[in-house]
Amino acid sequence: MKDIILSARGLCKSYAHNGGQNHILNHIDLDIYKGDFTVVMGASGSGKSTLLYTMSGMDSATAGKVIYQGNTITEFKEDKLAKLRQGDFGFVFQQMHLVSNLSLFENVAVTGYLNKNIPGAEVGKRVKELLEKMGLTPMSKRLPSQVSGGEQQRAAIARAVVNRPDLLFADEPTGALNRKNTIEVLNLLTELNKEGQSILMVTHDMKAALRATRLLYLEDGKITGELTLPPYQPLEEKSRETQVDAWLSSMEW
Ligand SMILES: Nc1ncnc2c1ncn2[C@@H]1O[C@H](COP(=O)(O)OP(=O)(O)OP(=O)(O)O)[C@@H](O)[C@H]1O
Repeated sequence: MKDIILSARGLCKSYAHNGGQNHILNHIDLDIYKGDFTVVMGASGSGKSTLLYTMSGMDSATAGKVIYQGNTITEFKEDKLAKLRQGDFGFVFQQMHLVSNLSLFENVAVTGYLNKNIPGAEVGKRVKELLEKMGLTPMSKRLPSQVSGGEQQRAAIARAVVNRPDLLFADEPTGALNRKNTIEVLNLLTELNKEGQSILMVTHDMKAALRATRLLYLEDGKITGELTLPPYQPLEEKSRETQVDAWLSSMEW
């Protein structure tokens, strides 16, 4: 039995629309498990990003709650949420949002230095190790504009995990990348997950979805489907693709 890392109960998110309410998340009950690479799929506009932001405390819920380590974080004030997002959660987005006048090393290190619980020397050590693991050591002194999109995204992932978050949230992390860079980034996320990093990612990229150990389908504000998979193995990509494709067809994706 896996440990639950994050839960949603009766989670709702609505936006005012044409004088009425547009219900994007409609009483969602969902548990995210430790060690899983959970991927949420669904049609464009189905609310995947909304689910990720509401569950991570980046955005408020209209109703319902999100529970992390026994605490209802949907009731947290902004300063407490900020601490959570800085220390316990990591974030990767489609756009890397690296600081343009800082080197890759500095971009990753800043997040570590902001975390008062990690001594400075330890931050430097971690950043070096992470950049090495991500194949970025030779360009660690370069500015983001001096490296490829894939290298920028790998640096952004290093930044997201430097504080060793309990859960890494990823919103279309390969959305702005070409095929080669997409595979590099997916390999990195898969490796992190195999080392124990729990990941919650939303995507509409089938290649990205193949990396999941648990696939969820979001439709009409609800989780309407679920598929559990063993950890990704490159040699099994074809059969995995057939399985995920059949599942997505059954969801009328
Ligand atoms: N701030 C907002 N105000 C009003 N409506 C919003 C707001 N943010 C999102 N929406 C609407 O909520 C719905 C869900 O958006 P969301 O970005 O979560 O979908 P998605 O499944 O991630 O889409 P995509 O795959 O295209 O990125 C969309 O119809 C969107 O227009």
